This record gives sequence, C-alpha cells and structure tokens, in this order.
Amino acid sequence: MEEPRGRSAAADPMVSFRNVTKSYAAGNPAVDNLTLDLDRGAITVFVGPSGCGKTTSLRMINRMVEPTSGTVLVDGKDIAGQAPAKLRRSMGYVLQSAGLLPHRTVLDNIATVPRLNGASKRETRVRAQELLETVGLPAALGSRYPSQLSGGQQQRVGVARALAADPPILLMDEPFSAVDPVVRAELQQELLRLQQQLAKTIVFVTHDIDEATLLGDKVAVFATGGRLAQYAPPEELLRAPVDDFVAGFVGRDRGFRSLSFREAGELPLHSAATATLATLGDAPGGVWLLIVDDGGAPAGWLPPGERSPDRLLVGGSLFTLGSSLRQALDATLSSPSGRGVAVDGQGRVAGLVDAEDVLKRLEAGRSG
Ligand SMILES: Nc1ncnc2c1ncn2[C@@H]1O[C@H](COP(=O)(O)OP(=O)(O)OP(=O)(O)O)[C@@H](O)[C@H]1O
Repeated sequence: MEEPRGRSAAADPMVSFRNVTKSYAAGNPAVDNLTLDLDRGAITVFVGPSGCGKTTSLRMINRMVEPTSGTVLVDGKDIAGQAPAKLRRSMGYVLQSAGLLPHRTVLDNIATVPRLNGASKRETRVRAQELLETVGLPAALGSRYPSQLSGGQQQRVGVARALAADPPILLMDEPFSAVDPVVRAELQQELLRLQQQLAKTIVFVTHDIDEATLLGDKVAVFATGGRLAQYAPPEELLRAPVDDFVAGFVGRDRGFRSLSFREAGELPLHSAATATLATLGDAPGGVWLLIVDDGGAPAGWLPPGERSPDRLLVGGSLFTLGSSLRQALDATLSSPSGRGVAVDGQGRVAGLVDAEDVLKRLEAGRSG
C-alpha cells in the first residue's frame, strides 16, 4: 500500500546522521554535530544561507566528503565500511549544472551508470528512452548532444540520468537554481509528479525557502556555522519557527504562505442564489446571482439588478472543498461578488465561502 507523502515510518529512516561533525580545517566546523533522520520515500530539503554546510552534509551521504567525527547510516548500515564507488552508484546525484558529458549523446549520458553496473547496451538504451519520457522530454532529443539542449532540458536529462539505475536515494544539490523562474517552477512540479510515482528518498539542497516548503515533506534549516536550527514539516516551520534565525529566514509573509498548508474543511458554506441561463427569468432580482451550467458547474456572476446574459462576469478562482485555506481566500478575493465559489470534487457548485470566515479560521489557528 502506498504511504501518504511525508508519513513514512519515522522509526525506520533511510539515512541517519549521528553526531556528525565535519571540519575542513581547524576552527569553525562546516557541519556541527548533526543528528538527523531522513524519512524513507520522502523528500527532505536542506535549506539555509550560503556556507552553512548543506552541500557538505549532502556529500557525506555518498562519501564524497568524509565526516571528521560521527556516523552516517544508510538503510541502517554505517557507510564508513562501504566502498565509496559502489555506494555512489546506489544513489542518483543531480547537480546545479546538469554535469552531462558533452561528447556523449543524451541517451548515452542517461545510460552511463547502468552500463557501469553491467547492464547490456541494448537494455540500457531501451531504459534510457523510457526515462526521457518519464522526465517529459521528446524521444527525438535522445540523439542530441547536451549543448543542443536548453538549460531546463539539460536538468531534466540530469534527473533522468540520476534515475537510470533506479536507485532508492536521490541526492539533488541546487538542481534547479541555474534556470529561469518559469522553467524552475515547471521542474519543481515535475519533480513532485515524479515523486508520486517513484517514492524515492530524496535529499534536496536549496537556499530558497519557497522551494524548500513547496517540495519538502520535511525541511532541515541550517544556520551559519553548520548548526541544524530546525527540522520540521513545512507547515510547522512556517507556523512555529523555533528561534529568531528561523523566523527571519522563513520570512515575514510566512502567515500567508502557511495558508497553503492549512485545510479549510470546516469553513461555513453559505447558500448561493443560482440559476441557469434557461431559468434566468425566474431568478430573484436584488441579489448577486451565480449562473451555473446544466451540470451545476459555475459559469459566472450577474450583479444585483442585472439579468442580461451579456452582463455575465466570468473569472475568479474556485475553492474545491477539502483543499487549502489559501485556495479559499484566493476564491473570495478574486470573486466579483466578494464571496468565493466552493465546488465539489466533480466541479459542481457546493456553496459560497466568505473572506471573514477564512480570516476567523486563520485567527483561531494562530491562537490554537
Ligand atoms: N573542500 C573544502 N575545503 C575547505 N572548506 C570547504 C570545502 N567545502 C566547503 N568548505 C567550507 O565549508 C563551509 C560549508 O560549505 P558548504 O558548501 O557545505 O555550504 P552550503 O550551505 O552548501 O553553501 P552554498 O549554499 O553556498 O552552496 C563553508 O564555509 C565552506 O567555505
């Protein structure tokens, strides 16, 4: 049975740091006494300002960096006794610059690790073709060289290559930070979609708190000096930062951001005056009228006193029952009538939501 995201068995972590310290030179450690369990099948994000030890921590998982003291366990086993090359092949690794080999085609790049693991050429090419599709790239790109791809396409190939040997763990070090914001948003959504299918244990490094809260089932906030400041699911981080450093890092607008994580299930639903265009003549005149189609889906609003179909006001986002408080607030703010339209799972009008009620819920959440 599939575990819901973020609820993997905490008692059986995939990666554990036990009192891990790394000092490159005498003096300030890059990572200071890190103890942390990373959930199996979940995305854990390491976030924090530049130089706080995120990359160093990530690289201690595949022994690209050796701890000065402490233990790193993968799947319950101390990695200090494991051969680094073999360990690395059991983990996908995606870097900021996709790090593709320039003189090899896209397909050959993707096939690199499976070939090293001894898979046949034919087998790996078939798998590489499948992976191109998995990461949303057309098959025709397979015969191109990396320089003939856009930055976003190169990152997708980087992800495909990391997935090629089907490793249980993916290490991703600022994988999307070199592409423009639009492509970055696409890549983030793509990663979430992929993760729903693949349920890998992903460790993702970023210095962008928005990316961290979007992608992470849990987020580890590192502070300068390689100290772990807080480790929590995103909603908890936004709602209850443990200290001023974390509060400052997650930002002032965190209350609004945290709405995205709050379910709005208990919001009161107000009744709506509705009509179809065919029954418009029988509708009351002095109220905002919500026009619905024959299937009961919202089509637009008519202001009080306006009953001509030409005056239909369309637009405004919808609030799907059971979704977030943020979606409810967006629906109320974008609705021409001032009340947001709530729809059920089939897209039929279920009632109206009121901004006042959303704000009351928000206040209740703060004091609770
Ligand atoms: N190979 C190295 N030799 C010496 N010092 C290093 C080395 N790698 C990293 N450091 C130092 O260790 C500290 C942590 O670096 P690390 O790259 O882990 O931080 P980071 O949080 O990933 O930073 P960024 O977001 O800038 O990538 C920094 O002070 C850095 O200068």
